[in-house]
Amino acid sequence: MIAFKDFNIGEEIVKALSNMGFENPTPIQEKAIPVALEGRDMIGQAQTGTGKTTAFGVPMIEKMDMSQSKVQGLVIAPTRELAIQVGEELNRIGQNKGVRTVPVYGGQDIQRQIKALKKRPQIVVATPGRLLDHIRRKTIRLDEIHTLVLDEADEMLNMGFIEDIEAIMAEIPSKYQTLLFSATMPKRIQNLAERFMDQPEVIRTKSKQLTVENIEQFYLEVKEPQKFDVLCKLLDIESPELAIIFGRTKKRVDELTEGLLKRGYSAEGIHGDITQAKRERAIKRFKDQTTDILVATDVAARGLDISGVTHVYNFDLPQDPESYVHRIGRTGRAGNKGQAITFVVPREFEHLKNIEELTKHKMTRKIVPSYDDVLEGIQKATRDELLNAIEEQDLQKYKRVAENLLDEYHSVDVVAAAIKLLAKEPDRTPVKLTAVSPLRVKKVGHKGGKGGGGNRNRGRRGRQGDRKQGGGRRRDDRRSNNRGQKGNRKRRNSNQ
Ligand SMILES: Nc1ncnc2c1ncn2[C@@H]1O[C@H](COP(=O)(O)OP(=O)(O)OP(=O)(O)O)[C@@H](O)[C@H]1O
Ligand SMILES: [Mg+2]
Repeated sequence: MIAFKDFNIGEEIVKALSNMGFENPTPIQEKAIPVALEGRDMIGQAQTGTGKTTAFGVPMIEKMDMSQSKVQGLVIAPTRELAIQVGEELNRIGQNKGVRTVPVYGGQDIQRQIKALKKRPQIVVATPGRLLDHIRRKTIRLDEIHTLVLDEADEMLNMGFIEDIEAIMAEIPSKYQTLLFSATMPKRIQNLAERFMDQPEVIRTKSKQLTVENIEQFYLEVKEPQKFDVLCKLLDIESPELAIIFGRTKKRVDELTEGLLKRGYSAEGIHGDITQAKRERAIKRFKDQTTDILVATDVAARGLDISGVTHVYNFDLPQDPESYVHRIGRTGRAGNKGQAITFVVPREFEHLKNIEELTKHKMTRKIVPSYDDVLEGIQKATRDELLNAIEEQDLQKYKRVAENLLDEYHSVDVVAAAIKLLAKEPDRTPVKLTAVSPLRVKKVGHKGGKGGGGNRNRGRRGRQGDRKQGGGRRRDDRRSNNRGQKGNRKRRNSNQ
């Protein structure tokens, strides 16, 4: 087995990785780090939660010239939370070398970011819109960039984002190395990417399946009006440590969160219309397990690395099969186990098939649980709590009362009464969500690459065929790019 010290990288980085608890590289790191160190352009595809951040972080940080005081590395990520998270990880990897990374994203006070950029970090991690804003204000200069990373590259190159990315690339005057990473890389996006890369090495880890084996995948056929009650039943039975529930729209996420709160669950929602401060607070509370359930649109589907997420529920099917891969990948990370449960209304089975075709994995059917199943689940959870107390708590003070009780009553009756009192009865407060119509299957003329899903170009401008060769690095493309970008971005994110 190879160790990080076997790579051609500085001692400070090896030490930092060791501080982070990383001794041996994951398969994608083992393959990608040497190629990226050679300075070649690269497309790296590996399953969710397998360490892609470090796979690009290590070579990038290795190449930072500490005698230089300009931004040398740029990472672009599709969401704000991901930009923050990647920034934190790069700061950890660079901690001993003195490499500083600053995140720059929408929704945060721009003056604060300008101040941070003035302190000359070596690396900037940004969301596209805010980065363009800084470029226009001339509060960031990209003339010394030698490494550009697109994390979640396929998402970044999807139609709503490509013009932003091209506008950013056009701002980098020097020759630079481009690294693209994602757990999914539809063929059409790979082709598109290769056009503005220099003979990229394509690195994939060997797995046949697109999803990791340690995620158990289930589907459940359920009619729209029953979804919420079924979800609550599952939550009661499975009592997840941390769960993420994905809904299709912002309104759906709001309604779901409210419904769960009404029924006594500890839940918080995030989506694109929630203020950034609130979004960050929600993630923080979820990370430190103050909140058990995060309800989210696809804004939380990609890249987020939160340990302790045991369950992912697709309350609504995702629009693209790729999105399914990323959503369920919020669990089962870094070798941990997880469960993914997907609700399908009867008219959506074709989408389920598309997903299975992409992931090369068959989901297991789960039956809607009965009321008795729920009671059993709740009692089991209560039993576990009791066992925990027996093993871990000091019960000395309670033993006298216990002995007295047992002198008078049958032991089974005493324990049964204790369980009854401790067990949370299922909460049946009525909750009604606005119905969401089933996903439509939109036939497209051509099969878009491996996944071949029916509706993958939904709502996006079908313009990629028009793109000129190598257009990404041409300055003269910029104006028109900028003009198009706002409307596009809005369209792309309007549901998230
Ligand atoms: N070499 C390593 N040894 C042990 N743990 C690691 C190693 N590399 C990364 N990890 C851990 O694995 C987890 C997943 O890493 P990361 O977020 O980079 O995955 P990813 O491949 O980018 O996933 P996604 O496709 O969801 O973005 C993190 O918690 C990270 O700390
Ligand atoms: Mg990632």
